[in-house]
Amino acid sequence: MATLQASYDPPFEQRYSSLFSAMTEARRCFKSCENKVVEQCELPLIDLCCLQHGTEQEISACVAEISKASSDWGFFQVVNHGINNELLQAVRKEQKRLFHVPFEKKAASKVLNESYRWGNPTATSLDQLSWSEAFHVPLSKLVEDEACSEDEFRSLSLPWLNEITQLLPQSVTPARKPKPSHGDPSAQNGHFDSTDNFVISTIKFADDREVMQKVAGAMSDLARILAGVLAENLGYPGNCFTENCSKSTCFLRLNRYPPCPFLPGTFGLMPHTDSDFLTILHQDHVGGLQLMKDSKWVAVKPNPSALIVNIGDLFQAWSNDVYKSVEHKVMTNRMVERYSIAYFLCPSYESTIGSCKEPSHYKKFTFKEFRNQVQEDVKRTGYKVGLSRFLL
Ligand SMILES: O=C(O)CCC(=O)C(=O)O
Ligand SMILES: [Fe+2]
Repeated sequence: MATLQASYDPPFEQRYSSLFSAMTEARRCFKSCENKVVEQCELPLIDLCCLQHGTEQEISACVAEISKASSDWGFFQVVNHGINNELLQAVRKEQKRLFHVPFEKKAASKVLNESYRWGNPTATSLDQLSWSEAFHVPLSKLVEDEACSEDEFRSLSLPWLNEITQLLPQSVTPARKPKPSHGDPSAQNGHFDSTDNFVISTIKFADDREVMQKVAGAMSDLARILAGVLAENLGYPGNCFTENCSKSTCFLRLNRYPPCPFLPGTFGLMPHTDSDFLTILHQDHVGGLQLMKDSKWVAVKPNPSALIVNIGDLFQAWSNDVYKSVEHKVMTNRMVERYSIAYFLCPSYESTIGSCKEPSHYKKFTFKEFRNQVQEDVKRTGYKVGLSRFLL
């Protein structure tokens, strides 16, 4: 359990004191009550074992469950997903170690400023504040070096990947490109010290990186398999868009939600939809994730043996609204810190997203256009508008 000391790192109260003092007592009560009335739900729970070992009939039933949950909820949980529990625990341990580096050190590192975030520097009200810190690590930063060779990365794939790809088109299996050497300029966010630790400024990242590489490799494979299943369900080859997914845009985000003892109802992560194809999430036992279901916020009951999967904006656009990118948020806890790890499956910036069916509900757009539009809206209004910007 976190001590109250942890709530002062990062220094949210200091940095956002004007937002907290502008909060009226009435709004404070409203926020706190609103948070109390949220119902808990069990997300659809899907056993992926059937995809691997099932009969043809069982595989079809599993595909139908995945597709139905993606349409009705935009969220589901998977068990028997093939990602080793020890690996997930190991990455959690390294994640905690990384976040427990003192704030000054995390924030002062020029290089880490690119991957380390906290709060929301442009928030003009408490509704725009996310009481959390995160490392946002592009896949390319984890795999583009000699520490993870071609063969090593391949061996990180889910053990059953080969079997399932017999059921899906071959190209669902992610293509692994040869890694550039240490001298590659794309490794500019760090360097190797004399003991071959990858150093990001003054923070050693070697242990973290090894388990993160593994978890990112496994989550990437799982994301591609699920995206393949969902594409095939709509009559398209399983690799029809994942072949454009790129190491430089896919990323792993490590989230820490410090306790927030003095204002119940504060967002750990403000309401949003994910700007990707699909997200794989591993959360701890604390809880706090809520999502919109039938126009109401519902709280997701944590299930330690399951991974959460959610549909992102790009999949909704590609599927012409068959699959739903659903708004979600994280609420802080008064006493306890919370951790999660999310993997985001994204295409290259140049990829065009068009609907798989006519008449299309959306204009065609590139991922770059989508990202730029989101950033522009957030900068101008404080909020993401998202897909509705591209409606025809
Ligand atoms: O931490 C969580 O449960 C959700 C994280 C999330 O929604 C995100 O990183 O986009
Ligand atoms: Fe999200």
